[in-house]
Amino acid sequence: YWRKVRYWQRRHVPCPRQHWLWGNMEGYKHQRSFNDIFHEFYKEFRQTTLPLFGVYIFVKPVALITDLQLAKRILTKDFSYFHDRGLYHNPDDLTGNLFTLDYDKWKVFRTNLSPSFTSGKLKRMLTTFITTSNVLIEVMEQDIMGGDNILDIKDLMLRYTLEIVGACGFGCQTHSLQNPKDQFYQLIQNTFIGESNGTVEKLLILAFPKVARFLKLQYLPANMIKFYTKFVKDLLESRKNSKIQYNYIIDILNEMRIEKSGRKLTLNEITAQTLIFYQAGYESTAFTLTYTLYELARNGEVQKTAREEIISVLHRHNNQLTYECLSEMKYLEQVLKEILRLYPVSPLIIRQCSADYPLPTHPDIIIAKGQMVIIPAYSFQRDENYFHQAETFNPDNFAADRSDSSFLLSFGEGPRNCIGMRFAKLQMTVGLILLLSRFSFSFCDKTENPIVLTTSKWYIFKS
Ligand code: HEM
Repeated sequence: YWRKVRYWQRRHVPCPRQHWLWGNMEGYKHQRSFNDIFHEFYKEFRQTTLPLFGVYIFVKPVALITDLQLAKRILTKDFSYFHDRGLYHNPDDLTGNLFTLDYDKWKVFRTNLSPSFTSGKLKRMLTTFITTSNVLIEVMEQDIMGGDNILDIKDLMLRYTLEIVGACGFGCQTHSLQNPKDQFYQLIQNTFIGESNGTVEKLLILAFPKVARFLKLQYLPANMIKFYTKFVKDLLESRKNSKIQYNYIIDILNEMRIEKSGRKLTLNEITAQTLIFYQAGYESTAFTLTYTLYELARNGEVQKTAREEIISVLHRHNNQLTYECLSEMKYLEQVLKEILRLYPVSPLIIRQCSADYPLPTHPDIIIAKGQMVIIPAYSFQRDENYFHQAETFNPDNFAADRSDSSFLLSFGEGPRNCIGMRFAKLQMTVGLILLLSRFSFSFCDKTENPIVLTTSKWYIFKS
């Protein structure tokens, strides 16, 4: 015990004072999120001479990176040391997926699934994005006509992105957009990595995956596992009796064979891999869209400029929303980047070190094999050293003349970055173009201002 809890002190790496059991996670039991806790420490320790500092999750020593160059190096150039996240996964409970799996298995899936997100594939998805966005607009118009001009944007965005992931990833419709009580929509909520677990369970899942597995912690609700497995099984069954040649993510997985053994994937493996696309894909995009509409409602001038650009670009393209005209929406792109900077839905990027790694600038300090490393994307992106008035929403941070000095870690970086990044960007751009050309957004009495980010989420944060 004493060796463990003196880990950083013995290496002369700065670290905050810790509690004998909670380590530096005491705030967590007071409903502060991981990100809140680490952000406070980041502000305290970023000026030290080392490019990192240490924290303890319970008794587990974890390295927090404070130097942007080192962070980028870990994610890209020195990826061979940091290809895993070291997160909980278990073949039996749908948790062995692209996000959680370790290198050897991850690589096979990443190689097979990456072609689903090429420019050609995305271009073909444009029609689905537009059709679904038009359904969203119809639903919003109906809601407005039946009520008092007040819309629950977060709920609408969640239903919208859920529908899009289903349509583009699996060629299926959940009808959650038209029906907020849809069973799929109700069950899928709060299922991302340990979201449905209690405080201590969440910490165990994150910091001690082996213990969590040994204790057989229920990671996803049992009714959710049962429902979702049946959903995938039925979808695959319906394909068998169809003459249509499908080529969605689920079909690629269904045809995939594991190298060497040549065996096909089990239903469990297919189910787990498809589930992560819902888990990682729909809330992240929905919250980013929600934050965008929130900031646009708060900053009327920015909303006006974005709308004017949309109208003028569409006008140049005969009012047709084509793939080509999207790249002309320069200001809208700046707005989205600025939202991703201020509100990175995955504020912490996690890696596990797979072999002893001497720091390039301080070779006497070693990140040890098995060590968890956290790159605080949120803290970097709100650091005055990198962005002027870093807490303020300002799309000019990403204006063409400044883009050389700006950076974004909101989708991670390197070979293990977000596989859905281009999909998400395209979907959000299309959604915003159609929403802003149809509606004007402003606050109602119920809008939280300033926005309060909830602390109950440990990974994705939301208001
Ligand atoms: C605004 C939207 C999104 C944001 C901000 C976001 C952010 C992220 C981040 C930060 C990571 C970890 C990257 C790293 O560790 O370097 C990640 C991974 C991942 N994301 Fe996204 N994401 C978004 C949308 C999506 C969508 C739409 C999908 C699927 C269609 C998706 C699927 C995934 C998957 C499967 C991974 C794991 C990749 C791997 O380990 O190989 N994400 N995402």
